[in-house]
Amino acid sequence: MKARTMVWVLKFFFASSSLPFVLMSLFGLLQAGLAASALLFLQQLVDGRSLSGLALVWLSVGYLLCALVLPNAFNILNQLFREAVLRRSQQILTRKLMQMSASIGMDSLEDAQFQDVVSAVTKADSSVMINYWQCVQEIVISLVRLVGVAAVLTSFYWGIPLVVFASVLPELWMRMRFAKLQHKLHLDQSAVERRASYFADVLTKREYVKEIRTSAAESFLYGKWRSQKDAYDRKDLAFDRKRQSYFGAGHLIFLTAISASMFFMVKWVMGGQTSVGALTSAIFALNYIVGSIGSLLYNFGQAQHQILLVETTRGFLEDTAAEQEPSPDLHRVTVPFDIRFENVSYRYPGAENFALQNVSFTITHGERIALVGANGSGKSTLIRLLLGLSRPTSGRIYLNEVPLEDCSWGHYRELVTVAFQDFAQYCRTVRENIGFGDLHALHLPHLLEQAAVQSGAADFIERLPRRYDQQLGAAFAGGVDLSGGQWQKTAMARAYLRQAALLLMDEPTASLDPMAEVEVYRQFSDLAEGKTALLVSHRLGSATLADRIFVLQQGELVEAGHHIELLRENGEYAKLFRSQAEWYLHDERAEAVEEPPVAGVQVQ
Ligand SMILES: Nc1ncnc2c1ncn2[C@@H]1O[C@H](COP(=O)(O)OP(=O)(O)OP(=O)(O)O)[C@@H](O)[C@H]1O
Repeated sequence: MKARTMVWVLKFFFASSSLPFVLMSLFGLLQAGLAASALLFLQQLVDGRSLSGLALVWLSVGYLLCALVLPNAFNILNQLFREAVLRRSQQILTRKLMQMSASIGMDSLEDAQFQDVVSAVTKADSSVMINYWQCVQEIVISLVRLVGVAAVLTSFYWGIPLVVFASVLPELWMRMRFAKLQHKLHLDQSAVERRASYFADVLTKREYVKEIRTSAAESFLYGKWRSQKDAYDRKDLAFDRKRQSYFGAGHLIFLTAISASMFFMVKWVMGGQTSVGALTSAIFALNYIVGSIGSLLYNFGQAQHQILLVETTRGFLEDTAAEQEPSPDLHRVTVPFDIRFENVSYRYPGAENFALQNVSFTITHGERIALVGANGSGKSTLIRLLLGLSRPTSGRIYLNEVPLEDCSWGHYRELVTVAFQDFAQYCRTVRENIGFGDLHALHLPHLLEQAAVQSGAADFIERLPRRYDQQLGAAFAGGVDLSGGQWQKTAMARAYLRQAALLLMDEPTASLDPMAEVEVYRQFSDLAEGKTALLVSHRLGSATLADRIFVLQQGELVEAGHHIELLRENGEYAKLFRSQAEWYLHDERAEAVEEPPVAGVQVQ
């Protein structure tokens, strides 16, 4: 598993930035062989009283090059190429993550556990991979350096390297163990951290500020943020304390072994068993060993932790890619197409109840359907399934008798246009806000203007200082914010821009004034001519425009038929319609208001 991940990392770097990656690794490794050569130069220098002056100069130059100049030069080059690899690979990984998020199923996106993994992966990003690779490189450098230095040391004192290496094992084991624990903590903490940053967002973002100020909820929310942050920090600090105390104990064993080795080496020189040059060289060797083992231990622990993060990233990218693997022979939907729901049920991930239950119907091409029902009855869920954003938990949706999941999404989405209840407000120009509905029309002003006229947005756009080039939203300098209704009209224009065969409207008039609302329904009726249209609305007056009305109640389709038929049936729809109609038509207070006298006006 680990070897597979290591190969995956290697492939990733080769694919993203091969030359800088090779150079970075090369300059890293070149540093490794220099330590042993420096020790040999040093021993020759100290014991070289009988050598000529020129030989001594060459030995000094050799020592300086191997101990100081080259290691620093290689290190600088290594860091330089590391930065290049990091930037390039970061860009590629972020692009992959963005592509995944843009195409992944809505069910996965809304799953809290999936969100935690995304948050952990995004936080880890490609610096984790480069850090992991840097750790592997440092481990190799430390090992090569240790082998070289140990070989030199063994030639003077053969038993010492064995004792020193044995004393390192307890700390090495502890670092491996804590790396696994740290990874587990990182994943556990991801959920807590996400909750804390949610409260931080609520406290700082513009869209919440109005409500929070008026309800004086700041201190309550701040308290919530504090408690999440405290919980996060407490766990992190407790882990760190435990880790440091274990590492400290392990390191003590190592330092005791080094001190004992020094004691015996000095004793052997005093007894005349080895030369002063050998002792000097051995002291430097021990110094290298302490540094290399410290680096080995640190990087080993880090690599263990990093590789688990890299595995999470690899698993996320590979599994999600497999989930999205397009089937080679997907069906292309052709217009006209009928829609058939066959016993469709749907339950949101993690939810206990079904949002839709055994819903069956057929809509023939060109029909206009109004979808009505109380809040939470499943209207938006039905639209979501029809768009293929989620798959039914059971049952099937057919387009011209072909299951929706077997249809080419790329082609199907060209045939559908939708105005969502919770539409997006892009902090971009008016042109882009409308043009995102159909990118082919982004630079065709007459089509953008036509869509704006149809949605009723054209009037206020003409009054904006820069018309269609006006930046919208208050997030960036020069942006103009719109009223709720104006944003909604812009979103409707976006939906109207695409000349689609299936028109889906999920409560398109919730923020509109009464005149604009009537105009939208009139336009909708015209635009839906020759297309299949599905309109979700709580304004039952609009349902009278439809060929058929579907009534949903607690996720079930309880009635379907024309307005007149349903009134005659006197069921759920009739009840809803009459209660709304009564409100408008039989308001006694309105009837009591008399026509006001028009003072001072004479009719000629
Ligand atoms: N993302 C979600 N995750 C879990 N449950 C959800 C989600 N969205 C909706 N639901 C649940 O599914 C049920 C149907 O919701 P849906 O949004 O389809 O209703 P609706 O008829 O469109 O309501 P409204 O008229 O209020 O817009 C509700 O009980 C709701 O709580």
